Amino acid sequence: MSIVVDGLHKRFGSTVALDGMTFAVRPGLVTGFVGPNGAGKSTTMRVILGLDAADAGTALVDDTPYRSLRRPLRHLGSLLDAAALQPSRTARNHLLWLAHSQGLDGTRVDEVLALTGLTSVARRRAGGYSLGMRQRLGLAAALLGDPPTVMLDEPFNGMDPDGIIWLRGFLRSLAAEGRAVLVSSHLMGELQDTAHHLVVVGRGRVLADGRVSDLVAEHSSLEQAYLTLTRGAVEFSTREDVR
Ligand SMILES: Nc1ncnc2c1ncn2[C@@H]1O[C@H](COP(=O)(O)OP(=O)(O)OP(=O)(O)O)[C@@H](O)[C@H]1O
Repeated sequence: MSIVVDGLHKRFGSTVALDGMTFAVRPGLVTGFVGPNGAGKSTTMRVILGLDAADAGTALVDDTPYRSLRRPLRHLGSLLDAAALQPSRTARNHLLWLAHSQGLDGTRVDEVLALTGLTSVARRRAGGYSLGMRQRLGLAAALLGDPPTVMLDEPFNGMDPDGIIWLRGFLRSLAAEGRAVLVSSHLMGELQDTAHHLVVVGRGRVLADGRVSDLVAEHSSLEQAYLTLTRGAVEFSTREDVR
């Protein structure tokens, strides 16, 4: 397994962010990671990357805690926050800087720029990029180490319809190459067409972990599956079923 999360617990003061989060991400599949606002998706990803420490439980990447990996970007590429870049650097220089700081070969920079459709704008300052372009740049950074596993937090955000169609195909192609792809999203329509597998979470724990085709067959659509499975796990809602 590429990523194995086992019994994660995490509190922020009196807020329980993770309450026994447990799942695994498999190679060759796009795994959607979905749940209401505050369900614990970003916290889980931060714990996997060692950016937050869990109070209990383990998160392993290729059987190892991420922070103990000697060349982490060769194991797991991640995109957590598309805004996290130095605005005065060009996209190409941003990637070159990242590659060098991580001990990676800079020759891959032009490759990932091409893969993410950024070649023609690679010499523009990243500070002038739209959110959709920043998402592509974050994706390029995630792929720098040619990792077998990719983890993306809401990569569809800010993408225009062309970008969404492109990203759907791109995530599928990464999985077809044998990579494990974990992608969080609130866009069920996108995931129905993109993900093979779905981990549905609420209030810091897994509510369902199964194949998208099974969930769709059982609930008529992924959106319906999501609404049914997360009933009762939403903190703020105008939905009638959670009153
Ligand atoms: N640094 C922090 N300090 C305090 N509380 C936090 C912190 N990070 C997360 N939380 C809380 O932990 C819970 C889980 O948040 P998290 O961001 O992981 O959820 P999420 O599923 O990613 O939500 P969203 O879909 O809105 O991005 C929420 O109640 C959130 O307010």
